[in-house]
Amino acid sequence: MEEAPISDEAAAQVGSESLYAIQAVPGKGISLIATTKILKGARILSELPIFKVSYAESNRQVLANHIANKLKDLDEAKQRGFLHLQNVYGLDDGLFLGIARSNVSPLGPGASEGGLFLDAARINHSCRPNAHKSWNENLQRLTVHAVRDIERGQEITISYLGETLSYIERQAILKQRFRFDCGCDLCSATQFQRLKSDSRIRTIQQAHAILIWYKGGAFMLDYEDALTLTRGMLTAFEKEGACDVRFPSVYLTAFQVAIKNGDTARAKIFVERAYAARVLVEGDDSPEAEKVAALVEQPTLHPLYKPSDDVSEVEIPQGVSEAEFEDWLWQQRFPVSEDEDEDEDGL
Ligand SMILES: C[S@@+](CC[C@H](N)C(=O)[O-])C[C@H]1O[C@@H](n2cnc3c(N)ncnc32)[C@H](O)[C@@H]1O
Repeated sequence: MEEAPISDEAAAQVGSESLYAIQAVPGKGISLIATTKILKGARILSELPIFKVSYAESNRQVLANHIANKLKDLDEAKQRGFLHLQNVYGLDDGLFLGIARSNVSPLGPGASEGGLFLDAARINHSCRPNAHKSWNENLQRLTVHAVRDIERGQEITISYLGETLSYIERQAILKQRFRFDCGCDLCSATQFQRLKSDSRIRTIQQAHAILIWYKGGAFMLDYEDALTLTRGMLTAFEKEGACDVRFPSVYLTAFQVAIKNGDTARAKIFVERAYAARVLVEGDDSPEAEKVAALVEQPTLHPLYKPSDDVSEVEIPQGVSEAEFEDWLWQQRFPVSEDEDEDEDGL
């Protein structure tokens, strides 16, 4: 499926102050609720941290003192905002540390620092979220974008999990790290639907692991098989309704597979899709979007690029149907069969 670029209407919502209200939601504490229809791709919020903390500091007393000092410098409204946040860790390490541990967000994947964001801290989790949060190093702000249209009155949700996990794995991590039992629409589906979802998730996990080895140089697949596996991941994500940051990542993987094989024609198409999907979930000012934009300009700059005589003359087919084009793009050897479970659960 090709990602549509962000619409003009969604872009017009960027920077708007009035897209959400902070309200109580039964059984989930306080949450962000859309006050207007929010279009896919719109920036819902862009927030500065009230303070940052280093993950390298393991001494709890030092951390608690650090937070106390930061709080002293804040105005009264922010201090009150902080003290009203949820504390799921109790008072063993003191109130300040309990609140900070419950609400600090990492400043990027694998970051050594986290930040406390008063509004974003109120966004609840869903395993099938309608929004995506990311730290924008260029802006020094946390941004949240709608990954699907969100109706007025609907709760805005993000995923607290950085990877694609099965039901049991998700529940275990959410319980351990955030102390709640997830009852999102994916987790409260029927057991039959959950088993189907878990089976798709296993497919995604296995494909992801194999493709990491493949990109690292293990010769366990040929080019066509690697593309077929990547397309399988994309299809499984679509069936899971996972239209978040995993989409640009899969298109970037498809790009890497194509460029590793010297197939610049397909690589160019995949990287354009990766860019459009990345802009949708993070905006065109995110560092990751800028990195992908550079590859759109010059795909062969990627370190995996290997020129190849076999594919250097590949021609992009013209005047074919969308399905034929997709089969050409993914080098599909066999027609993709209609999946029998397509309309059953919509999860
Ligand atoms: C960062 S806070 C989110 C805001 C929080 N609801 C509040 O009242 O401040 C994370 C906490 O919110 C609650 N929460 C988030 N997502 C939830 C969900 N899907 N189901 C139930 N509780 C949830 C849990 O208590 C979790 O530890």
